[in-house]
Amino acid sequence: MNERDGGEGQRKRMRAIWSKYFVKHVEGRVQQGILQSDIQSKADRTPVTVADYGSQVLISLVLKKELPSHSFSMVAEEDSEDLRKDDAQQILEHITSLVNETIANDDSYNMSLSKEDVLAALDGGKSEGGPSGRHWILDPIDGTKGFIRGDQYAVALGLLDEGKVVLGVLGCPNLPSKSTNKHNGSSSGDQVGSLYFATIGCGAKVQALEGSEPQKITICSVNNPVDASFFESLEHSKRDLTSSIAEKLGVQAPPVRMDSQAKYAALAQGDGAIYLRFSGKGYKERVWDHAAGSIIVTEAGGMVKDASGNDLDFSKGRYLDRDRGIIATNRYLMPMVLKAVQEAIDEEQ
Ligand SMILES: Nc1ncnc2c1ncn2[C@@H]1O[C@H](COP(=O)(O)O)[C@@H](OP(=O)(O)O)[C@H]1O
Ligand SMILES: [Mg+2]
Ligand SMILES: [Mg+2]
Ligand SMILES: [Mg+2]
Repeated sequence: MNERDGGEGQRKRMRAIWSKYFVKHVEGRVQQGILQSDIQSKADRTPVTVADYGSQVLISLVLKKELPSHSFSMVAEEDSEDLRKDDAQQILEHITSLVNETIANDDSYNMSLSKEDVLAALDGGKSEGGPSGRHWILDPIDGTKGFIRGDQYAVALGLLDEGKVVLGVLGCPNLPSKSTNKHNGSSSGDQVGSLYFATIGCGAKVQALEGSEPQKITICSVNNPVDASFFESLEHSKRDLTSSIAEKLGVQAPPVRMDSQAKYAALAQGDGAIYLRFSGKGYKERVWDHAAGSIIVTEAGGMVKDASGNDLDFSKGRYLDRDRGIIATNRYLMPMVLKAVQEAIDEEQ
């Protein structure tokens, strides 16, 4: 967003609305009270909950209300297909009432959505994205498995402009805004629940979800891998490969396993030095799993590359066109990590 979109005042207002929605709608009530009946299994056997759907509906609604002059194109994870089935009527009703309660609990908007409105709002996220024009990229709940477990998750929004990510927002309701990493010395006073955001060329910032002055964040400056720690996915990581990479680098600390793009946020604020993402062969990464996180890391002074050292390409549609693996770290460690990655991959074959 730039001055044409209303400037800092509007950005502040949107951050405030989203913070309230993330806290009240997603974190406060739904995560704590999640029931088995609030969870569905998708065709790829991954879970989706009433909170994933509700978050996608609310965010697309806020974007349309706040930026009415924009042509609206959104590449989002969820759609209405499973909710249109006969056996999904109860869950659809629950999503609709959650969305309406959230809107009613807040004085930003005066409206009420029908079940059809909810289905239509979800299908507004079916854009293919691509190299031209502007597209929002939304993961309404990233780390759904972590969300269900009561662990880390993130609400992730990016803006793609002519094939490049130019803006990113990560709402991380369970992440403290400063390090609680034992290796860096813990700070028990840290507030949990953080909103990270970055605009291209303007750096990355964090504020408390409950509201606070935004603070600039920077990636850590560790340049010796022996002093580095690394993040990996809790659910989707080839641990034999990441441990081989860490061993080659001489990393001493055990891996920090965390769900969702909260890993990118933690890395961007210096909680660790490296994020290694290697999933099973044949898995194609989705743009919404990396758009917001990657710009927050690069604007915090870090680098995000694929296993061959190329930048991630978000211009190819709903999937990332990339060589195997994603590596995020600072500019000192990146060459060493890439070398270790290549060696570990060669040995594996
Ligand atoms: N087999 C797999 N390998 C790699 N990533 C996968 C996967 N199955 C699902 N994912 C993606 O991993 C994301 C979670 O990231 P992480 O593994 O870092 O916690 C999921 O996002 P959602 O939870 O939004 O569906 C999903 O898109
Ligand atoms: Mg999912
Ligand atoms: Mg995701
Ligand atoms: Mg998701």
